[in-house]
Amino acid sequence: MPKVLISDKMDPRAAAVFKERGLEVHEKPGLSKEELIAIIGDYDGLAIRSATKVGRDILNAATNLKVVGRAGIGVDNVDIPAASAKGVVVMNTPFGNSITTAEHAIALMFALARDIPEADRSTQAGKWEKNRFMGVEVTGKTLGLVGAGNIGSIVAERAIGLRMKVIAYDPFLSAERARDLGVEKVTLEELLPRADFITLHTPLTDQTRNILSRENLAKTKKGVRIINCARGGLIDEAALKDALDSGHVAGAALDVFVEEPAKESPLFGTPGFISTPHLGASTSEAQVNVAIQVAEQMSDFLLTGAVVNALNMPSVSAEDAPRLRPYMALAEKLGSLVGQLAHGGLTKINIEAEGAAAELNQKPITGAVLAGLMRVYSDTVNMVNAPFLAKERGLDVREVRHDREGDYHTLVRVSVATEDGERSVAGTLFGDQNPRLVELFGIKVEADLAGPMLYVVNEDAPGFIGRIGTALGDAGVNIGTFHLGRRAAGGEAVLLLSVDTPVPQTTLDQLAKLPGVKRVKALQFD
Ligand SMILES: NC(=O)C1=CN([C@@H]2O[C@H](COP(=O)(O)OP(=O)(O)OC[C@H]3O[C@@H](n4cnc5c(N)ncnc54)[C@H](O)[C@@H]3O)[C@@H](O)[C@H]2O)C=CC1
Ligand SMILES: O=C(O)CCC(=O)C(=O)O
Repeated sequence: MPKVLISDKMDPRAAAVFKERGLEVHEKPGLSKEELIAIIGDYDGLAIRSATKVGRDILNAATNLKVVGRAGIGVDNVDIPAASAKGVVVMNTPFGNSITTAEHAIALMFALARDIPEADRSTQAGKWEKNRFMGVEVTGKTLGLVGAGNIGSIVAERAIGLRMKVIAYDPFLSAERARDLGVEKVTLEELLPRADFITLHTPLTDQTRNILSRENLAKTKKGVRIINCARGGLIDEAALKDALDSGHVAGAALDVFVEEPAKESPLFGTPGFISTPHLGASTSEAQVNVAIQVAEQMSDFLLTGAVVNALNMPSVSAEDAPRLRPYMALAEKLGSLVGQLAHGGLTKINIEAEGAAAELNQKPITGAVLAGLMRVYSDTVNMVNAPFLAKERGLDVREVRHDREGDYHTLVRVSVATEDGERSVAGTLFGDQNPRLVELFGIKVEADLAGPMLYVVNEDAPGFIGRIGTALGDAGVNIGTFHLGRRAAGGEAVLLLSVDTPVPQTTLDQLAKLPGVKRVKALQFD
């Protein structure tokens, strides 16, 4: 039974879902890094929010880990390249807390417009400073949206409902989507001087880091009010402090900081500055949503192989997972066969799906072929990290679909460019379930690739099979199945034998010396 660790404070419904699905779940929020490293090796899944930092050190200790599930959107607390390299799927819940976070941005906008936190402090201090607090209306004002994805779009809808004019900067926002949202698509240069309020809703990337830099803050309209409920690091905090002090920026509300938890900041105490401790997603509704969603996604993955909302792997729906599973087994065997038979130096690989296979999502099949291929070099390779490793090694991977059926109702063919020219192997599913090799380097064979096997290429000649049988018999190796194929009578022939025990090296050397033998290789399949 897969084991899952919940290492951040999460709504109890996450643990309930894991238990209902039959998984073993342990809730241990607030572990130190060292404590997490000490126990993570026991777990197949790790469910987190933003407090747990899943870096290389944690991943190196996570010898059984298959999936990290983020109950939320931002995954900047997970080292995704390191997780991919270790073959760990990283999932998030991209929609569960969007409304809540958008509402927090709107709440902060109103708090800024009417100076609510300071008015509250003053009133509760018994001052009744009615003349001190003069706010601004939002109606008719221009809201500058930086990032118009899930949350930005919801903010835009709400702001339009408040009778604001919304202008949006997002390089990936299409003109059509902008029209549907009722926002004006602008450049950042246009947005900065026009907006009365600016709200940020992008991830933190190399392009968005310091998007409100000192230089850009200077381009904003005097009296602008700024809201950041996305990620610390989008604003130059020192420059913001100066802009607030000078009065150029009338107000700023930050839910997120460069350093979190932000226990101290030069911004604290600055007039016009409001902060919340990364509360954007903190409503009971959002936390229930993301907890249930992450637990369901992780359980589906661990129990059925379904992949939803993964950041480092293609999606596989729960409906497709059972259909894909035998194909992935076939693909992995074909990849492994190619990998074991390659003389090294593979530069190009073509993965073709024909007939029924062509109707399926090809990415998982490709991942499985590459995993089988590269597991020959490293046993830590799996479907998640294989495509990344292939890219790293400069392997040119192509996918081709043929809707037509050939001799088989379904077929997966793997072709590689080798020093000796293109070589291809192909397999089908018998009874839609059982992987079978049906073609090996242009020669028709029919073999189950399983356990220890022996591969021999020879010149077809009488008596050859007898000599192989005798040599294996002398070595005490029992033959399970025997598959023979040849290009033409007397031409090149291929023998593929399943054997009960691996063939000893001395016997392989002996077989290689038999007359007519071109190649002998011991193979191993899971
Ligand atoms: N404060 C909190 O508690 C929460 C914060 N967040 C954060 O909110 C942010 C937005 O989340 P979503 O809307 O769900 O993400 P999303 O991925 O749906 O939208 C992000 C948008 O930013 C745009 N973008 C990317 N690079 C850009 C650039 N250089 N300039 C302008 N726009 C750019 C993208 O095209 C996309 O439309 C994320 O950073 C997320 O981590 C999300 C939930 C809660
Ligand atoms: O889990 C949280 O409270 C933070 C949410 C967040 O920042 C996110 O989903 O990106």
